[in-house]
Amino acid sequence: MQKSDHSELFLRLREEFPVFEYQHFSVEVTPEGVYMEFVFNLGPGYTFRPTAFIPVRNLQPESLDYAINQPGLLNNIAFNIGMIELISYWKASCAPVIRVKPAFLTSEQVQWWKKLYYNGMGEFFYMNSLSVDAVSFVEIIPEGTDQFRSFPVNLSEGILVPLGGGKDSVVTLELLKQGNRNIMPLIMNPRGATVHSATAGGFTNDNIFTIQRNIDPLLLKLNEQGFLNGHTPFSAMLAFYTLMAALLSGYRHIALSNESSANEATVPGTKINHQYSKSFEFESAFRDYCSNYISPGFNYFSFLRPLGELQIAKIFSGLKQYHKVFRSCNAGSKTDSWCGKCPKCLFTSIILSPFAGIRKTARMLGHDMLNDPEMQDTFDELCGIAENKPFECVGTIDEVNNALQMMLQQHRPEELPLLLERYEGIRGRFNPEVNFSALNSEHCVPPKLLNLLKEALQ
Ligand SMILES: CC(=O)N[C@H]1[C@@H](OP(=O)(O)OP(=O)(O)OC[C@H]2O[C@@H](n3ccc(=O)[nH]c3=O)[C@H](O)[C@@H]2O)O[C@H](CO)[C@@H](O)[C@@H]1O[C@H](C)C(=O)N[C@@H](C)C(=O)N[C@@H](CCC(=O)O)C(=O)O
Ligand SMILES: Nc1ncnc2c1ncn2[C@@H]1O[C@H](COP(=O)(O)OP(=O)(O)OP(=O)(O)O)[C@@H](O)[C@H]1O
Repeated sequence: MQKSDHSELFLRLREEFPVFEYQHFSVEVTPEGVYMEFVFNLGPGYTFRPTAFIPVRNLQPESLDYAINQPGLLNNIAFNIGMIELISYWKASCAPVIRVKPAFLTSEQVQWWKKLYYNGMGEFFYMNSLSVDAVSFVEIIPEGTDQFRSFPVNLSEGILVPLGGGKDSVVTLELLKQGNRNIMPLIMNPRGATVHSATAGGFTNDNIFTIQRNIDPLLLKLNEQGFLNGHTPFSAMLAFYTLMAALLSGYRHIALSNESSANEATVPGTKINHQYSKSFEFESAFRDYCSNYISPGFNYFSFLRPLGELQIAKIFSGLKQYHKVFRSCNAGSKTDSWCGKCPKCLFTSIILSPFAGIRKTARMLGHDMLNDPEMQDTFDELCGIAENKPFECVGTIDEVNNALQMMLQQHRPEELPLLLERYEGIRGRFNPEVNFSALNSEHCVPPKLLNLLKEALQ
């Protein structure tokens, strides 16, 4: 997506739609599954009703009974899912006021949500050239009288593993599986690569936790009509849904696969980060929110946080059963393909090639990315020659340079692919002595699981 100047449109839409309302949410447990609906409104004729459905086929009856007997908690989680769902609809007009009608929020909660909306939408504001500040961009007014309170839950030590279809979550799945943990893959809106990765890991439809999330088609119509659009913090949205999954499955741990590299800003020197809701800042903030306002019984953490992309790529290169099915490309996610033109395809080629080999990596992706002259600009963005990193889930500039340097060391000059021929490295941006067994200490991985990472790196 190209950067555009939508500042006038932004001012016009804020005037035309001064109030966004979170009007209602519902959660209903039926013999088929759990239905949720959220009602948002922008003004007459602009009501959105996004929904979500969780089939019961993969739920233990006892866990479901337990969840049904915790209506306060069930409602609290659903209400909070609505709080994150609303941002996708709010962004269409960026109304200056959000009225929250279904429940009361304390002033700390209001501040928490404002911070998430502001940082999570950093890319959206930047790409649309909207000059906003963290205080005045929106006022959140809680109008509900009921207040949900944090509530203890008694769940099993099982671990839910959300799968994205790419290499990272497969590494989590496999290491926890090899460590004999009781795990269940979790997939939101299952598609080719997410399902194939679970199958390659030995899971069948009956033991995959699925969430079907449906965007209200009115939003897509408004996009066509030229309302504001752009990036939303997908991982933050997923985080709230995983709490519902934990309650319904009875599995208290939720192991994400967000690596330390996600902490790096996309626009250097700012807080604008495409991966904000995959950062450690978000993970810590979410854990606090969950414990203070929902339940201390859930344990949301990123299993791969102590690792960087090079370490993950090294482990993944040994997990051959996934090499044909994984797809890290977001652009091709609907067609289960590698688009072969995006930053994520090029980044995956760069990070895997030192471990799996340049030719084999090109065969895995079905695209010889490192020999594609059209990828030169993206290459410059990834290795830090250009001003900004691409707005995609890619590793740090240092990691990219390290991977490129490794390839330079592994190959004679005449064997190098096109993009590496003119690459000489950026002085000071690589560390020739990467310590592959070092773990980043900033993480929330339970001590018992940390050993699995240490073993994998040896
Ligand atoms: C855009 C998005 O988040 N897509 C994810 C979504 O796909 P879905 O089929 O439901 O919608 P799209 O066809 O992609 O979008 C159509 C329009 O709908 C609006 N929209 C969509 C989702 C949403 O949450 N909010 C929205 O407003 C928007 O106007 C769009 O124009 O769900 C899928 C799984 O359920 C995800 O796989 C889709 O994710 C895309 C592959 C994707 O590229 N997502 C990016 C947001 C992304 O960068 N994801 C990062 C996470 C970054 C983060 O901060 O968390 C990642 O993949 O790691
Ligand atoms: N549709 C989804 N269902 C469940 N979890 C998801 C989904 N999409 C992403 N995730 C979770 O969000 C994390 C971040 O997504 P991301 O696409 O960066 O990782 P990935 O697909 O595991 O690997 P890669 O970085 O190679 O794409 C994933 O590791 C996974 O835990």
